[in-house]
Amino acid sequence: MAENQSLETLQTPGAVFFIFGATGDLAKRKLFPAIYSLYREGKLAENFAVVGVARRPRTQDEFREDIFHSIQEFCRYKTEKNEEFQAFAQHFEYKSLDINNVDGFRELHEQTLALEEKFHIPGNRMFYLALAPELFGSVSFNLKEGGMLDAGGWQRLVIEKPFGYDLKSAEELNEQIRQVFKEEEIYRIDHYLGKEMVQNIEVIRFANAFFEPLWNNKHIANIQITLGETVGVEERGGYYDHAGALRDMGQNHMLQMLTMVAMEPPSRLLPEDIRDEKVKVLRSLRPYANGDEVKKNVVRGQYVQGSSRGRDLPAYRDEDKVDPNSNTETYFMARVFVDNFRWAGVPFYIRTGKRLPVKTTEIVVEFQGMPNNVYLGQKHKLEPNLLVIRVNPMEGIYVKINAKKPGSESEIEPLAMDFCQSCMVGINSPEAYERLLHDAARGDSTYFTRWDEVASAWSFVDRIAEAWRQDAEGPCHYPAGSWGPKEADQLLAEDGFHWWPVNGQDEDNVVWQLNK
Ligand SMILES: NC(=O)C1=CN([C@@H]2O[C@H](COP(=O)(O)OP(=O)(O)OC[C@H]3O[C@@H](n4cnc5c(N)ncnc54)[C@H](OP(=O)(O)O)[C@@H]3O)[C@@H](O)[C@H]2O)C=CC1
Ligand SMILES: O=C1O[C@H](COP(=O)(O)O)[C@@H](O)[C@H](O)[C@H]1O
Repeated sequence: MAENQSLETLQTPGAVFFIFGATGDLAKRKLFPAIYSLYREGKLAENFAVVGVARRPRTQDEFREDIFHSIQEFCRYKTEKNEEFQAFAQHFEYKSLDINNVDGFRELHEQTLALEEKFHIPGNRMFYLALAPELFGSVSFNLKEGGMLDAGGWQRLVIEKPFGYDLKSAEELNEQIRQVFKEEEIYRIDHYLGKEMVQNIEVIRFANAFFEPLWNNKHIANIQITLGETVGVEERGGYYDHAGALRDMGQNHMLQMLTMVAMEPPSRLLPEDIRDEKVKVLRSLRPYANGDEVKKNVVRGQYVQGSSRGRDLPAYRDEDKVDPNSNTETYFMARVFVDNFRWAGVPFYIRTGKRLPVKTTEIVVEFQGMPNNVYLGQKHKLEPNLLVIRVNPMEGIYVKINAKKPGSESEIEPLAMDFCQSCMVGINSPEAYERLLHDAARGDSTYFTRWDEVASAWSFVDRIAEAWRQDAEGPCHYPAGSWGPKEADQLLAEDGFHWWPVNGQDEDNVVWQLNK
């Protein structure tokens, strides 16, 4: 490593990156743009190659044209068809094959050897599976059968979520993959772990003397994690109707954020130390004992026709490739308890949904009231202190405190101390996929989920899914463009709490909006 290079800017070693599913949505919107950003920032070694793999026929020129359009549309760096882009595109090749056909892999092997020779790549190979999970086992098997493995360098398998459909299918999948790859060669992506502010949770907690002493059930009243989306299911109705919000977001992104908030400080910042602490949280989640417990603590919803910002929005059941009688949840909210010394009795409220009013991911830590409120009887009720971590799309943190209203004799009002990171860094903050591809290529598995984390998360989620399967009532309905079923608000009200308003999209109004 060069002296002035930090780990963050360290170049990846020379390698071939295989994108299985290269004609798909994820590759187009996230992966190719991420590779281009890494290239532009000098984080990719010069001796790299990318091989796109899918069934559709493509000439090399057509494939490079696809890459160009994907970057133009979705990358934070813009490009033109100039010399610089041509030089980049020369590193890309395409291979049409069916994952289930081993002969295609043998041809891929020949193509790879030629590429490695051309770019002087020392046999390092990263296989990114941007595919439906049903194909993960076949790819692993055929990579081995087709002679693609043990090429003299390292080999890594990067797998998209969802990892399975439930614990049982995840175990089967894991077994298939583990016949070919070792656990330390498997990088299970949860792109929320690649987000700047999710990684920042760790720093906010463990690098600030005034948060960590308060980070427990003696001082925290509840924690609210919201992941709201304005989009519906778009073109992914076929997949989503089978998965639903619980499997699509709950089992992975929501529980991963919860682990980052709730974990104990690791003694060292090594990948396994952090992952050990995270899995302890997942194992401490209080399982819902039966269907009644699920009903008491979990709300599921599905959007019906509604509107947002003057635009009429269709019902979920009328979306493309969705069963018109579907009972799939597009929203879920749960009251979760982490049964350990630190968190006993503190409810974590987690919610996510499609077609909510704003696109936002926020974590709100609500602190308990003052032990002896000397301001009782004053005109204004003391508001609880809040620490809010804004993950997405605005990034930052704010702290809400009580202060004397300027100029008044005794009036107290809440005041927000706001740090808006995205206002400062703007669009140049790296995308989650950039960080994660960079990490995987450098062999850093910290922000990837280990098998025991995945399994524990499924164990927790399976009980909810099973209770829903047996419950004929189906999901509550909420109008598209609203904040979800009112039952979710009632659940907090039972505990004497309410949802804190999340930051809107109004960027001009972010800093002091709590005071309005
Ligand atoms: N899209 C997103 O925003 C996100 C996606 N994911 C996950 O990423 C994965 C991919 O998703 P997405 O890109 O949306 O899916 P798409 O359906 O858009 O793409 C699937 C890809 O798989 C290829 N494919 C399908 N069957 C075969 C086969 N038998 N042999 C070779 N290639 C095949 C398709 O190409 P062809 O038809 O040419 O063969 C296509 O390139 C999924 O696991 C999904 O859950 C996770 C988070 C977000
Ligand atoms: O994994 C997924 O995440 C996206 C939301 O990701 P974000 O980074 O845009 O917040 C979600 O739309 C999709 O359904 C899900 O599969």
